[in-house]
Amino acid sequence: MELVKTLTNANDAYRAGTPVMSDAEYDALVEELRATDPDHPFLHQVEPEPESLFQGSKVRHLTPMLSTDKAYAISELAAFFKRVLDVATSIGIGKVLFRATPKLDGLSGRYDGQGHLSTRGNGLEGQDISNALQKGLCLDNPDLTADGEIVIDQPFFEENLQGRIFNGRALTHPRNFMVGFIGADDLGEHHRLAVEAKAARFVPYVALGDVQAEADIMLDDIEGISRRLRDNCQYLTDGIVIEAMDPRIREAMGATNHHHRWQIAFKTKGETAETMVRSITWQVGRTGRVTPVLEIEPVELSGATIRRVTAHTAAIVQAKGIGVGAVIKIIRSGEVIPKVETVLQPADVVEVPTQCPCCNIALEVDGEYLLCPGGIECMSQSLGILEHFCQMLEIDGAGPSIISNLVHGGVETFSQVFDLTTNDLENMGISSGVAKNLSVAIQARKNQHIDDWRVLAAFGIRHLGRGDAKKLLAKTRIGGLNFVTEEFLSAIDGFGPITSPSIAADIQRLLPEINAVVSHLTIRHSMDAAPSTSSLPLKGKRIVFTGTFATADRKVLEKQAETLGAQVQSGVNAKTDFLIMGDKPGSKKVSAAQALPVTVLDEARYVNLIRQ
Ligand SMILES: NC(=O)c1ccc[n+]([C@@H]2O[C@H](COP(=O)([O-])OP(=O)(O)OC[C@H]3O[C@@H](n4cnc5c(N)ncnc54)[C@H](O)[C@@H]3O)[C@@H](O)[C@H]2O)c1
Ligand SMILES: [Zn+2]
Repeated sequence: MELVKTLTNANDAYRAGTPVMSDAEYDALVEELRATDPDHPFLHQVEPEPESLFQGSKVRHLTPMLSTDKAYAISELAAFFKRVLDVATSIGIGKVLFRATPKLDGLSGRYDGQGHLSTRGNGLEGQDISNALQKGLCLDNPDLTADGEIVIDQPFFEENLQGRIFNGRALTHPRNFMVGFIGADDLGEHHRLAVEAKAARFVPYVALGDVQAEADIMLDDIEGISRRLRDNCQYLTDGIVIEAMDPRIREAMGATNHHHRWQIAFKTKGETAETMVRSITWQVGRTGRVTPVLEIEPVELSGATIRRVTAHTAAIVQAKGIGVGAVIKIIRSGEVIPKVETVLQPADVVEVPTQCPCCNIALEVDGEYLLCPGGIECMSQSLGILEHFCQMLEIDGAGPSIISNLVHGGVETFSQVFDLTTNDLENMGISSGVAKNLSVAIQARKNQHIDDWRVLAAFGIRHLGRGDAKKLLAKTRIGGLNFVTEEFLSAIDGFGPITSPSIAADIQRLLPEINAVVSHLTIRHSMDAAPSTSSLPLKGKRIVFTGTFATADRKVLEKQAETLGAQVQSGVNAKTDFLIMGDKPGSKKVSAAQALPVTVLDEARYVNLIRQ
């Protein structure tokens, strides 16, 4: 049968991380099969992974790993609740609690609590993928035996991976990325980025945030529950899962070959509509990404009039021929923002900007995206950048509309914020009361202590969030950032070889601004707050360096040693604690050290010492 063949092929491609159609299209075909041939075996099996999709050996599951039954309409959900409640009544249970969790859109897996992870496979037999744990897949509960989903942190994916091109292919979907991760013999750069950020994870379903309630309460507020679960979940979802909690009910209801009868997935079917593109607006976001928003002939969709949809990236606009006059099909699922599903008729002319629509600077191509390199000097970016800055510095009252006044009033650098007087603020169109309060808040910010990591994280440097800023400033004072090199960073636990170069380069580029801001503030230094031996491994030690070094220039190492608490000497004497020996060491220093009780360390041992 043609339909089943299409479904089988689509399923194989999907499991391999290279889908040939959207989930909505696939689900529609499944429903078509259900309508025409409800007993077809395809509908009554766990849709299998292709044989030997991954390298691992086969694992027989002790209990089957099943899929879920699906409900798209409230009436279908109500029928599920009724089935469960009828069974409950028949076994003498009155009050029945249900648990709703976000339905993670990743790769299902089973973890045995002892280091072994396997895929769902065909439900009865999966594949051993334990090596994913060695590759850096994070496991929150290593002792827990659990079924769960292999996923990637969604904000991380969007920020760092989505739309980028690796090995000639653009990354589009988190799920496909994780299939690639599990299947990779050697991790690619994009995989390692995820590992460094601890963003690739196995998440047990039992550990998910949930809502527990009785059937009628769930039914009454199912949209709200769905929204809350989705909003509080940091992974991509494709619906929610609802299940009866009582083990006696579970036992009484049992399972089919495909799903547990006591569990159901509630998905909202995407509603679609056809329309035409009137024009394209290119929007510049906080990170400088320039994305196409299509102004369309207004259409009704799920009870709302839609006038604009996103086309995501410049590459999509070009590949699909989106331009004025193109006929498109748009989709809106749940409360998600509508997007382009397919292009029915491409436009005659397809144009992509070469200059930033905001600041006119030449755009750069970053994978599938266009990027404005203007930073804080580009007004569209400066709004978001300055808002983040003021938030991190906890300057009260600097909300979006005030920030807009500042930017339009000529604030172009971070440090300018601290020179603003009430008068200046009023001249920017801020009402006098608000201006006065803000000026008081700025003064207070200068005089009250602020943690150094907050200040550093305020600059919005890519890959340098709060956590990493804390780690960095446990190793150096904020005033000593001038010698933070790639080597310095990668010696700190938590900084990897991929992100360190760009963090170091951005710190150096922003250094004058960082120093200018710091000069206005009363900084609380992390190194002073926690003068533990771990953050100052060289505290009180006298050190001499000799020779040339592989990790960094000797001058850099000397500066680094000072920030780690050492006193760097130019020659060896009776007070010297360590002589650090690089390549071609000075013979005088070496013999002097040997004659005295000085510990001589080679570069590798020294790096080890300061890493602790
Ligand atoms: N685009 C395509 O070509 C294509 C092809 C095949 C399948 N698909 C998609 O896959 C679906 C069917 O495949 P499936 O059975 O693997 O997935 P599913 O969408 O039917 O979901 C069932 C799975 O969800 C997992 N799950 C996620 N969150 C959960 C939670 N909170 N609690 C319990 N379980 C949870 C479980 O592992 C379970 O096996 C289709 O509906 C379709 O959307 C798409
Ligand atoms: Zn710009």
